[in-house]
Amino acid sequence: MTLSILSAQPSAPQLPASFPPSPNLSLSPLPSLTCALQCQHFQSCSGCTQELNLHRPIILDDVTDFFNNHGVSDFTFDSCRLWGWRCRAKLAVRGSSNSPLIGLYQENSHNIVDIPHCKAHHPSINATVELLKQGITHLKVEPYDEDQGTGELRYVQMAVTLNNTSLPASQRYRNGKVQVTLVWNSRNENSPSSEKLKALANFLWRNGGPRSNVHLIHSVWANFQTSTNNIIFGNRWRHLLGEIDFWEHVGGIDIALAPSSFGQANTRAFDSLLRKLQKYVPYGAAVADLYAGAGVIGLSLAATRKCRSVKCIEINKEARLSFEKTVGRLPKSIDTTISWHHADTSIGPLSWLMGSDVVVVDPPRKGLDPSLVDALRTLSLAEKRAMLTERSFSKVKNEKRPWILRAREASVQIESKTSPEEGQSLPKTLIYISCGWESFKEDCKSLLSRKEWHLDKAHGFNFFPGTQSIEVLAVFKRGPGAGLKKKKSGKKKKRPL
Ligand SMILES: C[S@@+](CC[C@H](N)C(=O)[O-])C[C@H]1O[C@@H](n2cnc3c(N)ncnc32)[C@H](O)[C@@H]1O
Repeated sequence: MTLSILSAQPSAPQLPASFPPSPNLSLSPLPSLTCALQCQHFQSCSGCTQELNLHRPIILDDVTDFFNNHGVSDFTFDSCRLWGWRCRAKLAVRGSSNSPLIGLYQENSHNIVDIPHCKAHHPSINATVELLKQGITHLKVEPYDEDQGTGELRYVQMAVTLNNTSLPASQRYRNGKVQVTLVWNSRNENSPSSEKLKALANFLWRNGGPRSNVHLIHSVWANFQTSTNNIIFGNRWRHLLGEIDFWEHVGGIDIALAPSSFGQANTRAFDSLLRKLQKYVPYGAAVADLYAGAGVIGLSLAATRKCRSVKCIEINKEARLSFEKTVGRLPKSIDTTISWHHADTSIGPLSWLMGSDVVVVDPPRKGLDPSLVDALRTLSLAEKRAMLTERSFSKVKNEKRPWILRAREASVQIESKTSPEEGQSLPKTLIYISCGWESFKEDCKSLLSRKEWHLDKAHGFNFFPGTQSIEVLAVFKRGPGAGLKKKKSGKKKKRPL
């Protein structure tokens, strides 16, 4: 059978949301082509590397074996939505104004592959890319030329919100609206080419905004970037048109996401992960959310697990505003002490763990910072030291360490009305969310090596169908774990005579 036979199918079939229940992941003998990508850009575009069996990423065998070998025999995998899952995309704009290219780099090159029919993108992203190309040509906008450093439009970020509560839930996905960020090759909005930027934004709004025939666009933003390195965004962001606030609904709460703060690409899969994660957090727990972005995980836990306290640590200061807006929409009944700190988790990590029962880490692909791994591996030592000196944990009030003081100054704090002040405990549960499988394995081995932690549960989520990545949710508990505790000698006790 060839792929062309499949392309005769009217639409790609959907799988049940979660299968199989593991451990050997072989219960569902679906024909592999049923779950084929069927994308005309496959092979020329670097975005996807797996064409068949999208429901079962190749990496899954390794993941299942790894968890089996580390005592988790009930690993589960949620195959999630297989096509149109990407609700957030950053695309390069190259070529010429008459023939713009909007897409990803070819593997190991700086050539851009145009991907107008990408099967991973939410359909509203592809439609907006098409509209943007028309605008570029119509207004003679010059795409960026990397070699010369010339041109006007460098990149575009598109984020889709599925959160239109005026529609029935079944229609929300299809009616997703796009927050467009145009990355403009100038220092700020006062540069000579800014008139063209405004004209392009107006073009998008006129033809894709709420008064157009097809309402696609939620809002238009500009980011200004002139550097010659590969960093996509500059530091200057400007809202141009449409609603300033971009809301999504995940993990039981409304979340605000500014274009400058981190957002998960696969909204629906992220929602499934959050709902699973919530089950591992006891009601009333004190939670530290490290690598928190706009605090989505922590705030979702505050709302659904009635946490005593939630402390979010994030290095990107731009995420603060989104955090504050999300807090503003939390149900008024929530009685949690909530804080967000603009800080680097790798500096003095123990201070962020202190006072929490559960720590959630969601690092970038490269994994945890070594200093945090060290702090987590040696928590018992820290506890013993604190008991001996009775000093280090009481530093909280008389804090002198400059990085902590700086982070406190840049923090947002909402006090609970009834919860007691931060305690001195250290976490007994560690929940690790990973998008980088190789780095996760390394971190996991380090965490287990001193028997300070053992692996309790693990789940996989198909966050990136068609690629070699999956998202992992792993739950660690303090102590060596039942399977690894000292074995009894095997000698039978003598019965009393
Ligand atoms: C994978 S994202 C997760 C964000 C958030 N948990 C979410 O789901 O929306 C990783 C986040 O870690 C932040 N980050 C990276 N290095 C950090 C560090 N050393 N300290 C604190 N945050 C860091 C990034 O800015 C980014 O927001």
